[in-house]
Amino acid sequence: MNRMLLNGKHILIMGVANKRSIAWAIAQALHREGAKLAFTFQGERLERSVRELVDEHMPGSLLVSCDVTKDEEIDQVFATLEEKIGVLHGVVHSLAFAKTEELEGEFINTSRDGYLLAQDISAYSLVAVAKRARKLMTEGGSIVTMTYLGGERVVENYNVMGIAKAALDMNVRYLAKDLGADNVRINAISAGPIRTLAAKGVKDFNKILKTMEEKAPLRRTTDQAEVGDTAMFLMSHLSRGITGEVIHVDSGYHILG
Ligand SMILES: CCCCCCc1ccc(Oc2ccc(Oc3cccc(O)n3)cc2)c(O)c1
Repeated sequence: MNRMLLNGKHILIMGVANKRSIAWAIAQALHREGAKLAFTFQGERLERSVRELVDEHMPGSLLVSCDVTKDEEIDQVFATLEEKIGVLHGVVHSLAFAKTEELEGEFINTSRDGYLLAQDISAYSLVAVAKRARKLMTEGGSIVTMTYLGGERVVENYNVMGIAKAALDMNVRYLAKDLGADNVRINAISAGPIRTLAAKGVKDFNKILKTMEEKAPLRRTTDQAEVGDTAMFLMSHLSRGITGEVIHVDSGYHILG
């Protein structure tokens, strides 16, 4: 049996919606390497599908509901983790939201409340989660979040979510500075477009998939499993010298003008 890289590590996964979620692929990769997982999901609507997935593949895992726009719910998640698990070694933050009507057309038409909502859920929530996670990461730790190229360059229709991802990427760098002294690392994975439930919210998503197959250096789209493997690397000892970084898992697409 090859030595597993995450034996005995307790890791929280935030953002599983269904079996196509990037968060689910990450959970599978971490579980394969021996990690003990806990999950948060948002809203009763998703509870059943997340519980079915978890009970089938990782029975006994802790499952907690969490709406990241509510500090008291984030507090409750970490109070539960402290009581049930004690020490935390990792957090996967794989959640975001923007109103669909603001993920198409001209960015200039973004509403104030739509802009703030995207920032709140997709960017600020990482700060709120990191603040609470640090307290349980008494043996050091690793935090991973999901970002996208549209936060570095203009990608048609990505609009207000691009602004949120730009903020998320800078959150990673400023948080890396604060958390390094506690031996807590924080990094982002910038994944190429993947057909998930969330991707349905972005107009002309299929067009960009086709462009990737034609133009990306590796001439193919990105899949959840390769993102899962990179997240496992970032959770493990192998990435001990990496923090404040954005790793592109996108077939090299981001290098193109
Ligand atoms: C035009 C850009 C095509 C590539 C987009 C790749 C991508 C796909 C999905 C991504 O994640 C979300 C998450 C929530 C989100 O907001 C949504 C999703 C579904 C419904 C809804 O009302 N909002 C939009 C994208 C993401 O950040 C990036």
